[in-house]
Amino acid sequence: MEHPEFMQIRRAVRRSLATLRATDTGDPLALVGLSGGADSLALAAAVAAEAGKAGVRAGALVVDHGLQTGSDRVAEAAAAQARELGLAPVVVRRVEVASAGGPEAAAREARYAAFSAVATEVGAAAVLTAHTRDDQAEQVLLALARGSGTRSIAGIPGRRPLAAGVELVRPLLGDDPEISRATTEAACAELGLSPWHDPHNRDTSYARVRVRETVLPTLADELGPGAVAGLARSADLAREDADALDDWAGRVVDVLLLPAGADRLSCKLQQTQGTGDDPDGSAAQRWRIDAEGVAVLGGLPAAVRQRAIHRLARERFGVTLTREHTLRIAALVTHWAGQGPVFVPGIRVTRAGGELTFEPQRGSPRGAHSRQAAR
Ligand SMILES: Nc1ncnc2c1ncn2[C@@H]1O[C@H](COP(=O)(O)OP(=O)(O)OP(=O)(O)O)[C@@H](O)[C@H]1O
Repeated sequence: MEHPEFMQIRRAVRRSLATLRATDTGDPLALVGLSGGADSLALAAAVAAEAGKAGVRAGALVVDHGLQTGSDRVAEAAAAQARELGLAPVVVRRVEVASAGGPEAAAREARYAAFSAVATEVGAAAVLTAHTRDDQAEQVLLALARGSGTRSIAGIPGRRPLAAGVELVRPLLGDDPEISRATTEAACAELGLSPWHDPHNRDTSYARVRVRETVLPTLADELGPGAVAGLARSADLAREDADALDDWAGRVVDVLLLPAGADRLSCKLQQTQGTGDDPDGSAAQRWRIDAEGVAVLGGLPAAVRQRAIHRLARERFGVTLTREHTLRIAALVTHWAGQGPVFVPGIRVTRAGGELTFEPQRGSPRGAHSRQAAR
């Protein structure tokens, strides 16, 4: 019997599995992140069908967020489907979802922490999730509507490191832009699989659901069916740009962080003893960028300068700057005119005599402005 949609998914999975490398202990183990919905169920079936030929061991991981009554039964039913497909090991992990930051973001954070912990425990090389082109388009549209920069418009990456020796891989976001939610639903129907329908996916109090149910269908009606794929392609292009800018900023930071005297440009970020105590109780360490370093930062394109400042704060102080704070520090670099210090949670930045000094703020919370968990 022909299963065109399932075959399309299998092809994408085959390409992804071929990229997993064997480990010291033999064939790599890939865990499918299985919610029981159509996307991840179709992915699980395709992985089960392709793993043997690809020299990959394939298991599944079901996270029970415990947010609704009966969530344990939903998780067990998904696990049973994974076992029926022949996946092993099949792990069900119950997580505690923090109440802060909205249920969606908190559940995501707990889910990715569980992906990372379980993959490490069982020695998996990869966790595979079933994000589709539609998830990508939703993400891009929401980012554009929020006024986000290139990194957010880049949407959901096809792969990224998850934990030491573990990658997060999204086979359905690969080179084939045509794998949509409709493809995974059709594949489940072809195979006679019964996906679980998450009631949250229809709850229109979530902006994401309104984008899915109303905005994207309207866009496709008005601009043609290629509009959704177009959004997903824009994400890929934005990701290339964002990666290039991040790489550039990373090189700048590496130069700034070179020990004094070791760099030809001599734009150094020097570590000096400060006056107060830092929040950990150890002696405070101030970081000083000399005038030449400030000039280098000032001469960069704004997008690279902002990224470099963001990175310095994260690497040196464990503080994730908001955009507003990043821009305030960038303003000190570029059009300083006797402005006072910039206070951001965790750091105080001053400019004097052309030099910038970063100093930890006593007792202030670190990373108070944590970003939402990486996708
Ligand atoms: N409870 C779960 N247990 C295991 N894997 C899951 C679970 N929920 C989601 N996933 C995996 O993550 C993929 C995306 O899920 P979903 O679209 O619900 O998440 P999202 O919040 O939109 O995206 P993200 O996970 O990137 O935040 C699913 O296709 C599945 O592979």
